[in-house]
Amino acid sequence: MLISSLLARSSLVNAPLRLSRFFTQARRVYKEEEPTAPPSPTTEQPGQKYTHFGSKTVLKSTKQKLVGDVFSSVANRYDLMNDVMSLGIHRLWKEHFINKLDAGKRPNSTTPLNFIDVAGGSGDIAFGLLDHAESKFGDNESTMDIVDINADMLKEGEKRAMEQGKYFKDPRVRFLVSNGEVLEEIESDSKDIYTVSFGIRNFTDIQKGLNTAYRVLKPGGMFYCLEFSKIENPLMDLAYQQWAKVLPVMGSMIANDYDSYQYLVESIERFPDQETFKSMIEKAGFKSAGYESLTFGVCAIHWGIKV
Ligand SMILES: COc1cc(O)cc(C/C=C(\C)CC/C=C(\C)CC/C=C(\C)CC/C=C(\C)CC/C=C(\C)CCC=C(C)C)c1O
Ligand SMILES: C[S@@+](CC[C@H](N)C(=O)[O-])C[C@H]1O[C@@H](n2cnc3c(N)ncnc32)[C@H](O)[C@@H]1O
Repeated sequence: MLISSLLARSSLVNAPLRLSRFFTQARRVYKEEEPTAPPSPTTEQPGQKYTHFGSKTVLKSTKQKLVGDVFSSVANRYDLMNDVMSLGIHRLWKEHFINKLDAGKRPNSTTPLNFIDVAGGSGDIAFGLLDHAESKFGDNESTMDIVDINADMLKEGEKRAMEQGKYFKDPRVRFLVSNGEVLEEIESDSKDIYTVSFGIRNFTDIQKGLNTAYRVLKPGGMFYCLEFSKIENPLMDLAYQQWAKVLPVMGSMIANDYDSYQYLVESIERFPDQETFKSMIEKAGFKSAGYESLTFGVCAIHWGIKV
């Protein structure tokens, strides 16, 4: 446990790797739209026509489809790719996230919690949260909505539930295809805990997603997000620049998919730093917002409370 958290909080330093792109393969082509000043996640205006898809500027209306293609493509190799790309460290981040949130119906309470895990296709966070609630608090009543815009990713989560013999066709657990920016099926003020892990970076309008998180939470409800962030140490950042170059090559070798992992790298680069994202959470209305950087800031946990 100690070693796990040390690993998650510090880092493994590899000799910088320099691999050039040596695979020729069918590439998805993203139709470039007329170039405009690229919006930033914080300055994006509601009426704006264009947004980013990785480093490309695309019509807002096309981004959802492009992100959909990426996750349909990676769905069946998702776990393997994450283990390889992160040397297994993503599991430690997720474990730390779940333990830090420490959610579940307390034994002296009569009211189960309503969880929502947005962009939760793989089920990693949702199942982990329910396991934690049960093992730590004996809570087997709280409910979980696992929401994802991509049906293929949700199917992976359902498959996992079936394989592990837990949370499949469980009346407490719903799998919903829905856009986290809107969550139209989810009533306002209805959830106690909102989680999103490695998902919000892919939203077309991140601020809209945060506003929606605020809408669906009950007063007193908690927002918790695990997402890539900015590496604070320049030497580690240099190591990242090298590692990031290799990720699409790994995607090509293991999943025959260079482009999705190139998108991953570009979307990480575009995501706001810790302080900027915190101010977006505050802008949505959350109080007591804060964050914890993990592994030198490779990723961070952000939170906020709806008062
Ligand atoms: C297409 O979109 C995606 C596809 C997918 O399979 C996963 C995601 C979401 C991502 C995850 C759940 C985690 C995946 C992990 C990584 C991308 C790599 C994270 C990197 C590390 C834990 C560091 C390991 C590398 C080293 C020790 C070498 C030295 C490098 C650094 C210290 C910095 C490396 C930092 C980054 C690569 C960010 C998805 O959206
Ligand atoms: C990298 S995966 C994260 C899965 C899981 N939460 C985890 O931590 O392993 C990103 C997920 O975000 C989903 N996603 C992207 N845009 C979304 C949106 N607007 N609404 C809901 N889900 C979205 C994708 O379909 C994909 O399943």
